[in-house]
Amino acid sequence: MNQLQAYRKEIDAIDEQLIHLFNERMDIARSIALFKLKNDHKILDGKREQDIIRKARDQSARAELRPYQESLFKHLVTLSRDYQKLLINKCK
Ligand SMILES: C=C(O[C@@H]1C=C(C(=O)O)C=C[C@H]1O)C(=O)O
Repeated sequence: MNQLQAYRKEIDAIDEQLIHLFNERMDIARSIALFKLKNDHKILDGKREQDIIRKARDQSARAELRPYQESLFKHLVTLSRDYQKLLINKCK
């Protein structure tokens, strides 16, 4: 195995963990969607999203990664909100 293949193997292992964690996060988002539907709450909680995005940005150990981390979490909360909307629309 050459060096490139070895690095890619490491990335593949990390991606597997990310996919697992993403699935877990989306499962919890689904539970939250059902709670919101039952309790007549809005899907979007802008303050909570801003807190998550700020925390993700500020917790970066390396300053150069902060904008990427911020972008990743912005995307993540948008995906989870979109998924919640889909589930709630299906239940209506
Ligand atoms: C999951 C929730 O729903 C939405 C999605 C969020 C997320 O993915 O973290 C956060 C806030 C909400 O806009 C929630 O209210 O906690």
